[in-house]
Amino acid sequence: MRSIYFIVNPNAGNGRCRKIWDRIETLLIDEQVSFLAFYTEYPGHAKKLAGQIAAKHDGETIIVTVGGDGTLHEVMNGVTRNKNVILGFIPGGSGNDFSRGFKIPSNPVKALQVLLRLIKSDPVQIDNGKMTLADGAEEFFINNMGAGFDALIAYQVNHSPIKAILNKLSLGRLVYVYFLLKELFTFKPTTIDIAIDGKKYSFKQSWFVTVSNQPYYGGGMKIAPAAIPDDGLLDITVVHELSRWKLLLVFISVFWGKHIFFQEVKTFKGRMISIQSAEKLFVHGDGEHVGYTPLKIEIQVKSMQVLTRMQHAPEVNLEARDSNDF
Ligand SMILES: Nc1ncnc2c1ncn2[C@@H]1O[C@H](COP(=O)(O)OP(=O)(O)OP(=O)(O)O)[C@@H](O)[C@H]1O
Repeated sequence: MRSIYFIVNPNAGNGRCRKIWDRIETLLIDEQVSFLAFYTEYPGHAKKLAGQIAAKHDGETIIVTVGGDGTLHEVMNGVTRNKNVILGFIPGGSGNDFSRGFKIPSNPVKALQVLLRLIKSDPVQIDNGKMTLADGAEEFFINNMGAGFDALIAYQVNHSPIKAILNKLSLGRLVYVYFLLKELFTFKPTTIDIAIDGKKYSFKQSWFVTVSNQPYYGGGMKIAPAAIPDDGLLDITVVHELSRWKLLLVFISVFWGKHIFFQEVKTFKGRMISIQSAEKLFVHGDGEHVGYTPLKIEIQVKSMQVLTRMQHAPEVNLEARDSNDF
């Protein structure tokens, strides 16, 4: 019998997650599911809790995150060495890109119903990305990472006192728009050098580079439309040599995944990626600030077990992968 744990971030989704959990907990009791639940009390707590839970068990253990992508990021970073852990997710955050990419209903009650069905079958083995920063620190991502403009905005939003105020008024999204517009006119695009499986590329006037395991990021933007979480490949997107006004156009088109048709947007697939930049750039993993460039990224193929409705990926076409020239 697999043990089931829930790690709940009551503050996720502007505090909405606490109410979501109350509802989920009642349903679990009604369904006579035996489980243990923990509330996170501070940033970083979810990672610690997940690590402690995993260390206690030799057998298969299900850890379900109830929160947003940031909480899930912490949970998966707490269990990267524990192959017996199966991850589940009930969306309770404001972004919830994991549920989009991994075919989990956005409605938390429906997500629970799906989860309770999936628990009875085998989990899906998925890839993840391992980042190694210049000081040797390692951080894993399950959705995506980014360096440059997007990571700067994520950092500013998460460290802004305005966020809490706007969140209380349910206007949390405005804070992204505010910093996007503010930085749009002050951010200095820079040269980014990228190596992908040994091939070197240099992009002048670059805004950002992202590396994705699944298509969605930033709360529904389809940044890497071709990304598949269990194909053994990461999807790289670079935005460079783009005027400030055209960046706004690209930003709008990314919700439909159509940005890839702009000549200033380059896409690749690969396993080992290194990113260096002329200027130090902010770096995020799953929307959480993790440090600065330079860094290396390496895929961890099928290294994580998740409860998801997604279908298995077809075999990887390595020839297509290697014809990345542009
Ligand atoms: N009890 C807590 N109090 C404050 N912050 C917490 C707590 N538990 C976790 N966190 C932090 O909350 C952040 C956001 O969590 P998460 O992404 O899951 O929710 P969210 O609603 O998507 O957040 P955001 O409003 O940033 O989009 C994470 O950085 C996490 O470290």
